[in-house]
Amino acid sequence: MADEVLKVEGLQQHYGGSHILRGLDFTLKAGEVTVVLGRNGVGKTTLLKSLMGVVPVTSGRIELGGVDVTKLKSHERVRAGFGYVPQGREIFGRLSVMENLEMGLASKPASTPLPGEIFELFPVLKQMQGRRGGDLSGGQQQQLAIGRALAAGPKVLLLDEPTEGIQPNVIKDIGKVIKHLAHDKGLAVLLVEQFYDFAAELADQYLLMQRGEIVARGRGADMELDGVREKLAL
Ligand SMILES: Nc1ncnc2c1ncn2[C@@H]1O[C@H](COP(=O)(O)OP(=O)(O)OP(=O)(O)O)[C@@H](O)[C@H]1O
Repeated sequence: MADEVLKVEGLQQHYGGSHILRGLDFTLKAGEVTVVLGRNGVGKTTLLKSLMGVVPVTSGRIELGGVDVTKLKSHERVRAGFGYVPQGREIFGRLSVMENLEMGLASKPASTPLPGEIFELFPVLKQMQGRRGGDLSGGQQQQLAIGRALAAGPKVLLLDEPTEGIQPNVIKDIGKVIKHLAHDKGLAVLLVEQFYDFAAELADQYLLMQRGEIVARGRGADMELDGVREKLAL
């Protein structure tokens, strides 16, 4: 289907002798938020790292916008349309807010401007553009990490636990931005999330992982009916 931006087939990953991802198949559609749920250690972060080329996969195929990116380097995947917000944010503490955002343009030709939209979404980043990344609060750093991931104009945005260690009011703002990016801007969003209520509020599609496999999936609106909350607690 034309609106399937990301197609993942038979994805397997090992860390040494440990088999972490055990044959994942899923697709992401433009304009939708897909939430990946699962307990600690099931392989959610490894999935995002595998999509980004941060860790090598053992087998399987990753197709982004019709292009096979499985063998590409991370910066080439950014060029192909991935934006990545890693767990823990990974802000450069000694660089300014502006310099952190410009890091998101590394895969683009020199002098490519930052999309003005970043400052519309996160006005606080404009106010604080000269400040050091390390001086920002956790919530502001998360907004900076999302802004940096948007700098190169991604088609698919990967977010790894953006609510971790963040104040409830900022969590709300981040939720609104994620919805807006998918529903109004047409991005395909893949959100790894531990916090069930936040995930359920945002999900158009959900994928539930256990031990490196997708054990349940469906529409976000059916999460409660499908008993995802209970399955997560198992
Ligand atoms: N660099 C690594 N080397 C070896 N094993 C690893 C490495 N990183 C993760 N693992 C193992 O891979 C498994 C999956 O880890 P992963 O971080 O992907 O889980 P997760 O679902 O994202 O959990 P969390 O929510 O805690 O981040 C775990 O058993 C973990 O111990």
